[in-house]
Amino acid sequence: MSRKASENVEYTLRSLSSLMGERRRKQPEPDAASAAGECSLLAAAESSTSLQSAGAGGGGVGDLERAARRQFQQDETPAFVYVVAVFSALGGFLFGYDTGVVSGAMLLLKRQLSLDALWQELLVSSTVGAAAVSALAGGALNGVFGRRAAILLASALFTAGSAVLAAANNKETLLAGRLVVGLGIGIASMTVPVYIAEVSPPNLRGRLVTINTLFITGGQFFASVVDGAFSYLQKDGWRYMLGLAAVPAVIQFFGFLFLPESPRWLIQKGQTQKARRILSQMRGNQTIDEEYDSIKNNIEEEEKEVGSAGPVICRMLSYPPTRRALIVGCGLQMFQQLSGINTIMYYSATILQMSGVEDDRLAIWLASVTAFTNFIFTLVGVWLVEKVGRRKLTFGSLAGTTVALIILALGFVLSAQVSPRITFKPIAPSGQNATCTRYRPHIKDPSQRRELDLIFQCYCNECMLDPDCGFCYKMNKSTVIDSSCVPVNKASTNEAAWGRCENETKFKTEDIFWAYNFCPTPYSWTALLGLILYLVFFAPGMGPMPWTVNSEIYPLWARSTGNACSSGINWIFNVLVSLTFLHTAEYLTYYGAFFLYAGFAAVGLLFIYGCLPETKGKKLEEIESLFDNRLCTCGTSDSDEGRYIEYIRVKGSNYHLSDNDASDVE
Ligand SMILES: O[C@H]1[C@H](O)[C@@H](O)[C@H](O)[C@@H](O)[C@H]1O
Repeated sequence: MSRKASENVEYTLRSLSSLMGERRRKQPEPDAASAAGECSLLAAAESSTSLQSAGAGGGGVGDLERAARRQFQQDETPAFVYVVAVFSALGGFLFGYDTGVVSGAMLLLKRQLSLDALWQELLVSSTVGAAAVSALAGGALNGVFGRRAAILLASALFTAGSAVLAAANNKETLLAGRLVVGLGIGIASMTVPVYIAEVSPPNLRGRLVTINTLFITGGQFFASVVDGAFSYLQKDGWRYMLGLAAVPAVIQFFGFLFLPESPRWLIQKGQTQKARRILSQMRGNQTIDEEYDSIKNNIEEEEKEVGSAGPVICRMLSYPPTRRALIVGCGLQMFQQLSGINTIMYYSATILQMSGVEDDRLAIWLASVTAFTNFIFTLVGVWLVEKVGRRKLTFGSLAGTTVALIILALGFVLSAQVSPRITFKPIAPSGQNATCTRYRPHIKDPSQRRELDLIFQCYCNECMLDPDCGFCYKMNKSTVIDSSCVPVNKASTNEAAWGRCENETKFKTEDIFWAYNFCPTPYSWTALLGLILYLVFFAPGMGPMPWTVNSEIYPLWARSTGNACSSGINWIFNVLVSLTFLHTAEYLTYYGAFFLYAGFAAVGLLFIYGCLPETKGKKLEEIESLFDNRLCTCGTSDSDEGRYIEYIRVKGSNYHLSDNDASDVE
């Protein structure tokens, strides 16, 4: 249906000349393209005769084309579009900030309010759980009240939640605040990409939507710096950490009182005059007739073809193109989370400690280096998305992520192999917990080993995986000696509950070392290398592309629901993966956990190779036709990517460039 709409498009001469310039570098292959049934045939038009003759007398074809292209691009992107995108992306910033800040706040909160493990888990995961619910419900909200209302609601929730958190005096109020913030995150996460995609011109859409993810990772980075800075303020530091989010939330709320509704949503609701006005505001001095007609035709045809009876999700599932789009969108979001990003983000301090960083505070600051890497490399994604396209970027990113996960896992394998032995079992003082000492010395006599060692382990890495225990040892040059596994001091993980390692201040004088959460190993650098490599590869592609692609692949009638479902899947898998990390590591060991994520990522690679079509540069109304064919045939039709052939109707008459001037078609 979108095919018909785009065939009827009228291009102005100015946009035509620009397209001519743009297509110069591409190699069209008309036969193969039509054989593959490619629907959007873009201009293969090359320097036309008229342009050549016009250029001959002046500065040449190149100059004329360049000027035309510059003019076209200037026309196409009025500053207003950027303002709208940045204000919307504040929602992404808050999403990143509120999910990131809690780890640092929790270090202070658990002491001040004496929170046990259950309450800590509740305060962290309640937000993500609430986000999952509100992302799913956000579809209906968006469809009925519009994108602007949804964004306003999200910023109001962010403001209210942050105020409650900053003023909280008990854990129940904290839980309420975290739930409210979570509701805001879920709505923002599904609405903002849709809104930005709908107001952007096609040539900038990928970049502008990706800016939202840049703001997410920027929010996470900013949160880690705030965590570091306020961690020195032992009393009430958490109030500032959690309350600061109110500032961008208020800015966004007031900004959006003055920003417009999405013109596409308005057209769908029949408010056509208003939609035209906003569209021309967004497109500067460009004519909007073509875009307006195309949106309108599209809506009408969609209604004819799919009907408007029944819940949207049922219509989406029974109409093959939207069903396929939904599988691709949800699959992308699922593989984003299954490749372990939030294990890396939420546990980076722990992972760094395991790689040998002993100091708590240093680990917090190093975690902000990790968040910074994520942020900077998302910027690379913003730059690459319109150059290499979504498909190649996502595939390349996930391939690199898989390799990084394998390196990370191998680092832990190496560390486990050289993991120091536990050489003696200390006797617990009476009344003290002695569970850790079941990790006891290796028993040489095989007959005894059969009885005892089958149940008890005897290496540092086993002791390290138990969250209640730490490793106490001495060093003889580079060899670990006199080592034991003892319970950790619950009040400060920097020392043991009893025994030689119970007093942090004596460590230096008595030449004793205490390792909580890590084992002394010469391979600790591999974990750090794997972590950085992971983010370098993940951040430009797998981080932003699931959001970007989801904002573009559904037709208007299914866009809110499609994004609600895929964002919901993102949050559900976020909770599943991040909440189970420590247990997965306990059962499978750390390298087992990272090999598992690498396995998921490898399956994700096959999925992307087979199923993700290229949407770069296409109008939102054209994208649906990419899902006309059977799912997972994209890999085979991928070679169509560089083909640009266009049947152009100029002022009402069909004009096929290659008919008139075949020599000009490259
Ligand atoms: O795209 C974002 C981004 O990659 C974040 O760093 C991550 O925490 C989110 O879960 C993800 O959805």
